[in-house]
Amino acid sequence: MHDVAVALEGRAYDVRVGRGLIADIAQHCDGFLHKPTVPIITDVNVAQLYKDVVERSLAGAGRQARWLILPAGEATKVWQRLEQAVDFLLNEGVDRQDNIVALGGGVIGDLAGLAAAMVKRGCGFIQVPTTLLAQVDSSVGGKTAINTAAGKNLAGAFHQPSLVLADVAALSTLPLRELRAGYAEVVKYGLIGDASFFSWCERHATHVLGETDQTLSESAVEGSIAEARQQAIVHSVTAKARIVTRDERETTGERALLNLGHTFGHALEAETGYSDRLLHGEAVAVGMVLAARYSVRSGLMEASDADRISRHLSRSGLPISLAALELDCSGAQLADHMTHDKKMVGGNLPFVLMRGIGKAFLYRNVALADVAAFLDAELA
Ligand SMILES: NC(=O)c1ccc[n+]([C@@H]2O[C@H](COP(=O)([O-])OP(=O)(O)OC[C@H]3O[C@@H](n4cnc5c(N)ncnc54)[C@H](O)[C@@H]3O)[C@@H](O)[C@H]2O)c1
Ligand SMILES: O=C(O)C(=O)C[C@@H](O)[C@H](O)[C@H](O)COP(=O)(O)O
Ligand SMILES: [Zn+2]
Repeated sequence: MHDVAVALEGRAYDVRVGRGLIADIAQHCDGFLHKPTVPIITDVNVAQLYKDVVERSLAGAGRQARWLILPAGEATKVWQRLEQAVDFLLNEGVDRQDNIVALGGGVIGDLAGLAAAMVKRGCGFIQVPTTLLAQVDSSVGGKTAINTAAGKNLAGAFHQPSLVLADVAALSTLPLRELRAGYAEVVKYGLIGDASFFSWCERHATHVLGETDQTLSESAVEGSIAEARQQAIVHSVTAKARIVTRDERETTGERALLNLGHTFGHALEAETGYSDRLLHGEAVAVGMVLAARYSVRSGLMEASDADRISRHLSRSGLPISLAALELDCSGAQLADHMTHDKKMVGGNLPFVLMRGIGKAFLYRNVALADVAAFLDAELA
């Protein structure tokens, strides 16, 4: 078990990373729960796998779980589901000092976190992330949001959790496609500011993704997978906690680096209708390759670095090109989605670009017309 501290003044919390945390959820949440009933928001897939084990643990501590079980997937991050979540929490009699539980991936964490920010102007919440993406990224840092007709994550709030419980054992039930999507956000930490972590990723991706080495015994394989996952999560969360502590509300530009690949990625998610056609992590993978290629085109980065990034993401089973997405749109249409990006200031949209692997920075001299022309070439 490993605890990473998010040292925000007055709102500090721990991210606990370990195995079996869900089975012992009552014990880990002790001190955060004040009532006999515990409101939990989750999705259907997660409920099917973990509802019983959570109920058993809470019952052992004399508590009763109260469930809101939502449909799975990005389509759940919408106004109607947010309203449902807020009404559920109000009907459960949640007070400001209570902590509700978000059990699931980033969709549930973002939605339940926003509902918690709104209920009586803010109750507490505990993030219990069950996907790799949520364990390495979305459960930490307090960004909560839903998507709106205008775009991705456009209605939201900064609302920090009281505690994060990342149970590495939960990843054993996660489909490979979802593991790969989450892995894109792991690689992101290397690309932002840590070239040696990117090299670690190149060496350990197969274990993080659970791809087995036929020469090892079953228990040795399981051990190395669990160890690599734990290391990837602890490293990612530590990197994110450091950034969030210094720039919680994305005002200095440092936190914006966590948006590497997201300006392109969010446009791709909008264009594909927030559907299973393209998962968030997959959109980020393509987006990071586009950011790398645009950095090369702008004379900022060596082409060999961009090739290395594409090669690693592709070997990890992630999409790396617009061609693979078979979109029916122009570069200008993709650039149009970007005009809703939250980084936009006074008509200028800064982009997270790279001077090399581990050397991301915020580039403020980008003309969207040039981005559209670049994307037209990438789409061809
Ligand atoms: N707030 C942030 O800082 C932040 C950061 C990154 C991403 N996000 C958001 O996170 C969302 C993506 O999150 P995600 O990739 O976790 O997707 P998700 O929440 O849709 O989960 C992916 C799928 O895995 C299933 N699942 C979850 N846990 C499982 C388990 N242990 N075993 C089997 N199946 C399981 C879910 O039911 C779902 O079908 C996006 O909306 C993205 O915008 C937010
Ligand atoms: O925590 C952050 O800051 C991030 O940018 C993490 C991203 O991985 C995440 O997808 C985030 O939700 C994107 O933020 P947004 O502000 O562009 O919606
Ligand atoms: Zn993301």
